[in-house]
Amino acid sequence: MDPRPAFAKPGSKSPWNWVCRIVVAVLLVASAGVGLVISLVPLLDHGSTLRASAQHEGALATSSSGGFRDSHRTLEKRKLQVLGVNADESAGGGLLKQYTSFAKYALESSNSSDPLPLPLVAPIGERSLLSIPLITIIGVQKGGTTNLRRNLLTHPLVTGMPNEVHFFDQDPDIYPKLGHWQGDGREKELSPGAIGRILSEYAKTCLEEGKPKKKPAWHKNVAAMSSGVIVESSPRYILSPIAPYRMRMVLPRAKLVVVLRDPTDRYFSQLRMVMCKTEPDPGYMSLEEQISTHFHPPGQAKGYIKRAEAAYNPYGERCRGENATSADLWNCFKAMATHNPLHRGLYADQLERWFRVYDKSQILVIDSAEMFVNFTETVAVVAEWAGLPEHEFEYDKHEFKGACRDKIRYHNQPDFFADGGRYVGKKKRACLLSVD
Ligand SMILES: Nc1ncnc2c1ncn2[C@@H]1O[C@H](COP(=O)(O)OS(=O)(=O)O)[C@@H](OP(=O)(O)O)[C@H]1O
Repeated sequence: MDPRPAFAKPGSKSPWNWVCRIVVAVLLVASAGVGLVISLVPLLDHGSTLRASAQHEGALATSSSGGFRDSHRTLEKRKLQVLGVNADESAGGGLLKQYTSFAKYALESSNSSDPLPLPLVAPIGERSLLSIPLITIIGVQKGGTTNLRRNLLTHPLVTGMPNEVHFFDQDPDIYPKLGHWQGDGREKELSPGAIGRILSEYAKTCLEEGKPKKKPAWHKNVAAMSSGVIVESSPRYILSPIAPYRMRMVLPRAKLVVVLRDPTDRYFSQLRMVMCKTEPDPGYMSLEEQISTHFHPPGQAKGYIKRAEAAYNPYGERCRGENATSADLWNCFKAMATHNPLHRGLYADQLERWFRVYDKSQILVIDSAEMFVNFTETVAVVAEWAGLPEHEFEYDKHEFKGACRDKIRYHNQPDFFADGGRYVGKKKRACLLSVD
């Protein structure tokens, strides 16, 4: 029996043979080393990868080029993959689906009673894929809406439109000029093409330039639109007689959130907001004029309410949409301007208008007093109601600066806020609903 190993061929002891063996051994060791290094790189370099990614995000937040959007989209995809979601197949955790146009989505939406994913579309004339909101916070002003929106944005799948785009309560030219606008079925007359064009404009509001100081945050949001689920907050919508009809025409499946605040607290919060402004809006009245025109002077709540009732009848048929033209609804909106702080607190007529147009299951009403006490729980309720995947919200105080009680500039009425922020009239702690 040959005692040599089977692989050894006769004559294998030649010097060349040994040289070959050594070369092969060196190559094997070297390739194993390279393999090991390759597999360790992500671990060894994790810190610097994170740093680079953070720098990248920082750069993205300040850049505004198209390339920036694309790279942010890649980042967002990675974020979704970390969450175990394949961004290509089910963008936005399955809540979004790519369509070739908003008109296609409108057609599918009108032919189906099933829940549909939101459309992800490149609006007319744009390259970026954008969507329409999953959640729209429609009011009320000073209800804590900014903070609610801000906290919803901390959900990993959520991104925001610029705050307060007010698409449905202004710029009447975007909408078709219907003679009558009852909102009771007229919306069905709009073709999918017409709806698609309006939705395209609506989605484009995500791309609007913000005020310079807000630009980075806005652009970050804009870039994330491609894979995120959008939350819009425009607290004036609830007040607008025309907004529910317009919105229903193009967003029959909308999910609307209303945060109601004690009307008196809301009123004084608005008054404080005006008083704390350092500069009046350009082309608008002075702060003093605004305060004396829109709010009731101390001790004159009764006259103020009477005048407001005369100027606007919130329960009148016309302002509720019955047999109203779009011009009627627009005029009702304008009539509210003078006594706006009072009208904003008359919630019943506002809600009634929205409930005439949308099913109650589509409107979530929240009590802000409850929200202020249990903030994260409330945010989680809103997220769950809207169908977002579960997420543990941590309170983000970013936007909550509190009332500007210390900064009030309205010196002509030093007693206005003597009592911890509430207006003090002739009677101690007089408030709008109990005075006189
Ligand atoms: N967590 C929490 N706790 C208590 N109060 C809170 C909270 N978050 C927001 N707020 C109060 O909400 C008011 C601002 O509401 P909005 O963001 O809706 O205002 S706005 O319509 O956007 O101008 C404003 O009310 P006032 O302070 O009374 O003016 C905020 O202080």
